[in-house]
Amino acid sequence: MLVIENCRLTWPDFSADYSMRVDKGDLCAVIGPSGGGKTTLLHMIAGFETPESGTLTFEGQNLLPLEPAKRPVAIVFQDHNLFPHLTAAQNVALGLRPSLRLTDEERVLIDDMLDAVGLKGFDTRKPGEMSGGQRQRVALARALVSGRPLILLDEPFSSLDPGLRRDMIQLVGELRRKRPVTILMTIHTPEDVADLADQMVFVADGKVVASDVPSAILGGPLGAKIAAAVSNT
Ligand SMILES: Nc1ncnc2c1ncn2[C@@H]1O[C@H](COP(=O)(O)OP(=O)(O)OP(=O)(O)O)[C@@H](O)[C@H]1O
Repeated sequence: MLVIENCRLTWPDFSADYSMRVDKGDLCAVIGPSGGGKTTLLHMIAGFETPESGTLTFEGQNLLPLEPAKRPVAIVFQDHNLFPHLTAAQNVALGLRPSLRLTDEERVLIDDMLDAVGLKGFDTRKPGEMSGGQRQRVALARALVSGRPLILLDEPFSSLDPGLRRDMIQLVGELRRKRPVTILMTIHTPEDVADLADQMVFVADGKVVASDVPSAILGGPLGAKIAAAVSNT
């Protein structure tokens, strides 16, 4: 379980105080108005931002003393952070072995992962030779191949057209059935994940305002506020 308790961050124009829980193996959608603190929450879990107080544990392990590379966390950004001079297979391999010196077994694992994200035969392509959706598949494969149990997806598919975005979200659902991981995903279109997510949290003004199953969040008293927030993003 991911447990965040009163993690505070203070900047001149923004302050946050996060408390939430996500069960092991669950997919948690993080929604809320622009500037409400969704990305900051993910950055804090990944270790890019350090709270001045509070506790942050995953499976009982205190993450706060750990630098980002030592955390059991893989993050996929909206701009996917692929290296343009490396092939799809090499970009995925970075998630497993930053030196890119791979064993035969690791090569097979990377091939299997490219296959799993629907990129069989794309292994020698470079990011510039792939579509936006294909690049996001590479980034997703890199996060999954890392074997890290907590995956953070920061608006990973928002630049894709609605049909492709829904395909990618379905793909996340399929992949997590194959390999159990806990996922937090920020998203501006909550309806796309309503059927897939186990949990939905609404983040506004630096706080987790509500946390429940998606149907309760979207159909509950916050529904109108959420619709307004989401339509403004
Ligand atoms: N390192 C930082 N220093 C100062 N302020 C920051 C820093 N990081 C984030 N902020 C501020 O924190 C607030 C929340 O930003 P954040 O990116 O978390 O919002 P968000 O909910 O992800 O928004 P969006 O949906 O538009 O991506 C913003 O006002 C932002 O300017």
